[in-house]
Amino acid sequence: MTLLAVDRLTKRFGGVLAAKDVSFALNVGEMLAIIGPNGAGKSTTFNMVGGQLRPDGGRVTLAGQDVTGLPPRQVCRLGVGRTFQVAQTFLSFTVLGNVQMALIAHHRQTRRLLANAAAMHREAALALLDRVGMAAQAARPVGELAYGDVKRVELAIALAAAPRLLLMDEPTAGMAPAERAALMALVAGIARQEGIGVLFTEHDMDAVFAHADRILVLVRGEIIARGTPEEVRADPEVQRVYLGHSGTRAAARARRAADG
Ligand SMILES: Nc1ncnc2c1ncn2[C@@H]1O[C@H](COP(=O)(O)OP(=O)(O)OP(=O)(O)O)[C@@H](O)[C@H]1O
Repeated sequence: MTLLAVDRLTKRFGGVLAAKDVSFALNVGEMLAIIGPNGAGKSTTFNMVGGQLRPDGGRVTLAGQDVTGLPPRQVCRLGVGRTFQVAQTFLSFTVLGNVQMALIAHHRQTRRLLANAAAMHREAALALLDRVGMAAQAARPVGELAYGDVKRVELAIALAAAPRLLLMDEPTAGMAPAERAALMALVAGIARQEGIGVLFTEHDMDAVFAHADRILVLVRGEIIARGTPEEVRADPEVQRVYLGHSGTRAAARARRAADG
């Protein structure tokens, strides 16, 4: 079932055509990666879906509803969550406190905050932390955590808004390889089990080829290829302009890992 439909999205910055007639669909529970060289238009496309950028042309439809050009807050209310390259957490708060704050914000209860913030949504927050493997660290300040664990908390915060679609901009940036694989496996499991669609950009080809259901390849604002990891890897044009040898190796590694 189609969750997100992007139809001929176009964005120009002065003389630069950052996105040109970008069209794709994303299904419920699907992991869809957008890859491409620096400056290809990945962030621009992302920001047009999330509402941070207003497109010059084209349309974004979420579960049948036209959300083109709506401000980010409204897009978020309609079920689009987002994690950013730089983790957005309150470092002095505990892990649990951060997720409780996200739940309080989602339920628009900030006015009740002073009275009983510590008790609000405690069980739901713990359940979300359990989901991302962070329940045992609930009482620790986020500022003390390893970077990979901060990313898990960030994922729990995004899930607190009960998104239908999750936008993840380079989710594994700055992480060690083993942490990257674990985070992507976690995200993929949650997406499939809970029917959340995930649109992500990623420079780490191991993460992309191991966990994306489908891949879009963007070059100079245009989609030059799309398909399953196997199809994209085998595409000679993609090999030529983007993946080269490193992509072939990453795809082979991912295939070996998937085969066990
Ligand atoms: N706010 C802006 N003003 C002017 N030009 C911009 C702006 N944002 C992006 N661009 C230009 O649009 C093009 C696409 O940029 P974009 O950031 O979307 O690429 P990207 O694929 O996300 O790159 P990266 O992998 O480096 O993050 C680039 O040429 C970039 O310089």
